[in-house]
Amino acid sequence: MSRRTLGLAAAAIGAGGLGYYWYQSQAPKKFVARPIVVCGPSGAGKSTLLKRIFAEYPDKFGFSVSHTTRKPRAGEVDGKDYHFVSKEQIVKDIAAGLFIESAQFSGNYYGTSFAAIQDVLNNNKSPILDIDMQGVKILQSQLQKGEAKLSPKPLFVFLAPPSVEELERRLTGRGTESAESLAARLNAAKAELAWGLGKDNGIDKLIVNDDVEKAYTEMKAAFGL
Ligand SMILES: Nc1ncnc2c1ncn2[C@@H]1O[C@H](COP(=O)(O)OP(=O)(O)OP(=O)(O)O)[C@@H](O)[C@H]1O
Repeated sequence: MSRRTLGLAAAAIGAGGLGYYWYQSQAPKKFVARPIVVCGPSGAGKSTLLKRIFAEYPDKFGFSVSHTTRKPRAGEVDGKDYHFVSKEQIVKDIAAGLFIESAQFSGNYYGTSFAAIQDVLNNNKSPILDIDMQGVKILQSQLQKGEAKLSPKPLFVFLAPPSVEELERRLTGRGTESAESLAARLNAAKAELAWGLGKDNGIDKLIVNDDVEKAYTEMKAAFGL
C-alpha cells in the first residue's frame, strides 16, 4: 500500500471512528421499563410534570391499578378502575406484605399491591409511583431487607420547589386548599424538603422545579428518555 493509500485508509478509519462517536452521542438512550418513584412536597409540581410525561409517552409509562374495599360506582370496571376486594382479603394481604402502601379513608381501605406494579412492568411500561415521604422510607427499608417484591429496583426521584415561599405561592395559586390544609401542607413540606435535600436518603435524582420546561427536560433525562 502506498503512503498515500495508507494515509487515506487512516483518514477513513478516523472518520469512521468519528462517525461512530457521532452515532453514539446522537442515538437515543435505550428506554428500559422500571418502577419510578416520584416524591416531593405537596405543590412541588409532581402532577404537572407527570401529566406531561403520560401525555407525551403513553406507551412507556403507566399507573398501577389500586385496590379498594369501597363499592364500585356505576361504570367502574373491576381490574381497570380498581381491584375491588373485601375488607377481610385486603387486611390479610396487607399483613402478608403484598402491598407497597395502603391507607384508610372514610371507612374504606385503599392500597397499591406489588402485583399491580408488576402488571404494568409486564406490559413493558414503567409504573410511576407518586408516594409520600413516609411511603418512600418504608419502601426503601423493605428493599434493603429484601422484602419488597419489586424488580428491577426503582428509580427514586425527588421533586423540590425552589423555596418554601414559592411553594406557598403555588399552593395558594392552585386554589385547592383551605387555610387549614395549606398550613398543614406547608408544615409537612418543610420536613419533606429537609429530607429530600439532605444526604443518604436513597434519592437517585433531585430535580428543582423552578422552571417547568427545565424541570421537565431533567425529568425526561432521569427517566431514560
Ligand atoms: N415550575 C413551576 N412554576 C410555577 N408554577 C408551577 C410550576 N410547577 C407547578 N406549578 C403550579 O404549582 C401548583 C402545584 O403543582 P402540582 O399540583 O403539580 O403539585 P403536586 O406536587 O402534584 O402537589 P400534590 O402533592 O398536592 O398533588 C399548580 O397550580 C401548578 O400549576
